[in-house]
Amino acid sequence: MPTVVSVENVTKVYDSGFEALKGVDLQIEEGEILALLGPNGAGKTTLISTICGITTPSGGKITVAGHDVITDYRAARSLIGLVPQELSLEPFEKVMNTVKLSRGLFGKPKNDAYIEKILHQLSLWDKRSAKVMELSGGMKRRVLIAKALSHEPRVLFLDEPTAGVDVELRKDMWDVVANLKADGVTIILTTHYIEEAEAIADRVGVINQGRILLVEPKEDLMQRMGQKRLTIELQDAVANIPDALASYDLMRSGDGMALIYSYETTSSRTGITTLLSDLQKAGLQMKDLQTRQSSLEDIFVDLVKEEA
Ligand SMILES: Nc1ncnc2c1ncn2[C@@H]1O[C@H](COP(=O)(O)OP(=O)(O)OP(=O)(O)O)[C@@H](O)[C@H]1O
Repeated sequence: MPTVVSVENVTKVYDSGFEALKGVDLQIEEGEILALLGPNGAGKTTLISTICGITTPSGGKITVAGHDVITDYRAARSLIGLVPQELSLEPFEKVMNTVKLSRGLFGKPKNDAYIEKILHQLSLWDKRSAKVMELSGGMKRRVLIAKALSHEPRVLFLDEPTAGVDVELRKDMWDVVANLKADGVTIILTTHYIEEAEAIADRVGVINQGRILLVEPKEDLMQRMGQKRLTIELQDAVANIPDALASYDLMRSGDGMALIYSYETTSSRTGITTLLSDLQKAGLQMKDLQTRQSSLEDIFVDLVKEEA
């Protein structure tokens, strides 16, 4: 996949002296959905703002489809749509008009068929004549997306698109994103919801304290760092882990009714078969077994913990 957005060694020091980005490198591929995960204050919004030309980087280089975001600002900006975190809309304007207005601001010629298409895509067509103030919060968020798409950008940034929306609407939003991807739009979204990254991203980037810790295909990340946990429920509680099982690094549940074994999903030998036979030899009776794959959430917490 060709690179559409290239971020090289970008730094940002705010006037206060705070270093929000500490040498970020990021290559965003054409047509992908990249989720940027990070705790509050990690630098996600700052990074997006520097790519969109809202904030000037203190150092480094950013290009969008080869256009430098500083020296070739207009060309770069015309390829980008940005859906900001905060709802910033004209309350008295009608939905259709506010979207058309956004297109006009980019100096694009009128294209009613295109506007109609995005309003349909975002399920806003029926609301086209409603005033923005009459819409629900979720609908307003859709209007923000429609505005961001009004000038036919190739790259769409969504800063926390589902913050404060209910579960139902969050799923709708994921469908919207999937449709845009099918249309060839590259999508970068920041999120606090790990399940969101897990559900819709092709690649996941983790950012913390102004540094990118990793960017990887979601599946690779889960496989590389994922561990499975096997919980062995016992017939009778054990006070200690028997010496014969010491090599397995087992954990004992608080009540002693279960032993927990962690293993790498990628290794060819999990060690489960020998563990179960050693368990029997040690005289422990098994009641039940459960396995659990670690989620992106576990991986994220581990990564950020390591960094601290
Ligand atoms: N204009 C500013 N002046 C000084 N510091 C700022 C400014 N804007 C942001 N910061 C600081 O830079 C850091 C990164 O902020 P940023 O908004 O990029 O984080 P974020 O990852 O988007 O966080 P959140 O998840 O809370 O939106 C924070 O510590 C923030 O306080």
